[in-house]
Parts: sequence; structure tokens; C-alpha cells
Amino acid sequence: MAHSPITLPAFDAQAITVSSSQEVRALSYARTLHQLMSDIQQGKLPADKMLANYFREHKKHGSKDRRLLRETLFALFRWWGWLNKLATTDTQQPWLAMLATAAMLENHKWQDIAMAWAHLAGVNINAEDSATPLTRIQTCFPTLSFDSKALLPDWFWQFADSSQAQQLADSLSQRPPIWARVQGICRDKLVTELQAEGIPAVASKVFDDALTLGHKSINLNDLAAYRNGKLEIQDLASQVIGQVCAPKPGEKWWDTCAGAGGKSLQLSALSQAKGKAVTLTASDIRPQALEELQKRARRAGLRNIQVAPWRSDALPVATAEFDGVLVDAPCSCTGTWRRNPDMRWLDNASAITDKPQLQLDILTRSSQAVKVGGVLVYATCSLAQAENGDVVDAFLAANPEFKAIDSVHPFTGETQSQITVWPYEADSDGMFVARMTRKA
Ligand SMILES: C[S@@+](CC[C@H](N)C(=O)[O-])C[C@H]1O[C@@H](n2cnc3c(N)ncnc32)[C@H](O)[C@@H]1O
Repeated sequence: MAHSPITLPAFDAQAITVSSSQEVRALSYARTLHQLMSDIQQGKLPADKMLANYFREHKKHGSKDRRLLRETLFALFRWWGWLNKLATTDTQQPWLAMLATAAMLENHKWQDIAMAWAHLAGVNINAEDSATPLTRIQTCFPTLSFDSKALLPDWFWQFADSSQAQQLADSLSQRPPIWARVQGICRDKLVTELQAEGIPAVASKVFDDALTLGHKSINLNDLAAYRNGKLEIQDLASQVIGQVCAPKPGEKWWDTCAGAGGKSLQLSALSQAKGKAVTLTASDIRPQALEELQKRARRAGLRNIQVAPWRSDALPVATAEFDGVLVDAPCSCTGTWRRNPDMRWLDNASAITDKPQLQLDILTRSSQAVKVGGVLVYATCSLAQAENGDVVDAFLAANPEFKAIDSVHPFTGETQSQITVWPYEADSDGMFVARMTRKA
């Protein structure tokens, strides 16, 4: 993993005098979080994997502890661009000041612990609940200066439009909701059933098979619809890709970078809903991901998907044979930074600059499988033009037998041949998609 710009302040819990059981607990959480953050910063593992391992090895933590540790850890990454400035405040305990401030910025429920952190750090984290996060942190630390741009790493701004800085940084700092998609059942009936079970499900206004399950983590295996393969977790932005592919019943599609199959399943469900599922070939260079895809397809009762792993540079499928080819290319994943807030600090500019050549290569090779009149769709979950429009433009310039086709941006209604879904448009991840066709 790349060099991390996270510099943790020193923290020695034993040197701190505590005077209540709350403070004892607060210090214990602080020690655990410091260790986790330090391990992640040293590049041992991404935050979600590190936490999963930690909980597996430390069974003593109940659900409340786990929630506090998980949400605080993710909040630290989400707000790190501001929190790191607290290292320069007068407090003897900057780490505790950071923890208290993260809890304040996200209105965490464990007020007693947040107050204990603030008390031990000697900082005041009382700020108007209704104020914006920027106003609140500025009120608490008036001698420091904060701005939205600092919430994303400096290197990112060379690839982004600064005029969007506030919208983009604000949206990428919010806790994401869980988006899902139904297949083979009535979405609105499921929404009512989930609400009756206490899950704050809400139907999407844009896609008639999409719904959100709210912000709290859910044990999916508790949901019959999930166990039966009728409900799939898929971010709303990712769902845009299948909608732009718009597979017709009975067509032949190739999902070239299928991974664990999020889009393969969606293409199957969309065409099935119109009468007949597409015949779909799913490929990837990771055989384990394809195994997971097959498991999900079995759970959903889908029999239309076959796998063909990429084992070499050669195409794993026949040329000029497919009505549709989807290239959901490996990318910097900057559009998913809300979900994995540690990545913005663990990656560097090479996460973007390393990719375009590979993306163009995969797109070019995959395009050979499109038949005349067929559709080629290129997608990424990157927000960088270098991995998106620039790759498509280079491909079209080198392959005049393909031309761009317009699609309607589902969230803005604009007609475009290249669509960027920004995270602030519909409370989703960020994605890019371009639709093309083979003329000859
Ligand atoms: C964005 S992910 C795909 C996500 C997947 N389509 C989904 O909806 O769940 C990109 C995938 O490309 C795969 N990949 C990376 N390099 C590749 C290559 N050279 N050829 C084919 N697949 C590749 C990765 O293993 C990864 O699964």
C-alpha cells in the first residue's frame, strides 16, 4: 500500500489520570482506536478488513462496543483532513481531542464517552447541533482554520474541478446509506414488509427496482428476501450502469470485469423483468470473485450466467459475437470514498495515474467481442476524467468503427454520451459510464 499522509499523535493511556468508570472506558476505547489506526496507517490492511480481523480476535466486544469502535474509526478517516489540525492545539492529549471532535461532528450517540474524551483532553466540543460540520468545528477551535477542500487529500484536487470542491468534499464526508435492488419480487411490497420489521426502507424515485435500507448496518442474513436472492445490495450509482446498458430480453452479453457479479446480476434481472434474461458470460482475472458471483447467481435462481475467466491476454470469448459488452474497469475507486474513507489517505496520485493505460487496453481488447450494431459500455467508479472521458476519447480516436451514443443521465435528465454520477446528486457513490456502438 502507498505511503500514508496520516501522522498519528502519540498517545500513552497509562500516563493519564482517570476519575470515573466512564473515563476508564473512554481510555480503553481510545487505546484500541489508536492501535487500529496505527496498524491501518502502516499499510497492514484497509480499515474494514482490519476491523473484521480485530473483532474476530477480540470476542469480548459486544454489539455496542463494536458499533462505537467501527463508527468512530470511520469518522476519524472521514474528518481526518480537519482532525489532523488538532495536533497543533494547546491540548496535552490531541488524540483524545480528535476522538471527541469526531463524535461531535457525527452526533454519535455515546455522548458520555465523547464527553469523557473531551474532558480528559481539556477541549470544549459543545456546538449548535443544527449548524454545519464546518461551523461546528470552527466554533470549537476558533484559532484554527478549516475548509471543505482539506477533507480530501491535496493530490486529488489536480484531477478534480475546484469549483465543485465544497459539494464534493461535503458529499464524500457523509455516511452513505445502504442501497439495494430487488429481483423477481415487487419492490413496494418488500419496502412495506421491511418497514414493518423496523428497517427504514424507502423506494427510489428514479429506478423502480431500487430501494434504500437506511444508514444503520443490518445483518442481511436476517432478511428472508436477501437469503432467497430477491434482494441484492448495490449502490444506486452502480445501478446506473445496468440501466445505461439497458439489455434487451434474450440478448447475448459479456461482462468482462465481472468481479463478484454486481452488474452481471443486475443485467440478468433487468432483462428477465422484460420477459427473458440475457445469456451472460462473466469474466475476471480473479477466479475467487467469479466463484462468489456463481454463489450469488445460484442464490438468485439465475441459470443464464456462465463464467469464462481471463487467464491470459487472449480473449476468453469469441470475437464479434455479443449484442452487448460491459467493461466495468479496475480503477482508483475515488467514487466510493464515502464507503471506504480510509482509502483517500492511504492512496496517492498513482491510484489514478497508474490506471488509464490498463483501462484503455482492457477496453480495446474487450471491444473485439462486440458484433456490428452491438453495444459497448465502459464504466468506472472513479471521479477522475483521466480514467473516464479521456480513456473513452482515446478509444474512439483509435477505433473509428465505434461511435458514442447518448444516454439520459437518470438523476439530472441531461442527454449525454458520457455520464458522470456525482455523489451529491442522489446520495450515492460516484460513477462514470459511456455507451458506444460498433458501426462496422
Ligand atoms: C470495478 S471492479 C468490477 C466490479 C463488478 N463489475 C461488480 O459490479 O461487482 C473491476 C474488476 O476488474 C478486474 N480486473 C482487473 N484487471 C483486469 C484485467 N486485466 N482483466 C479483467 N479483469 C480485470 C478486477 O479483478 C475487478 O474484479
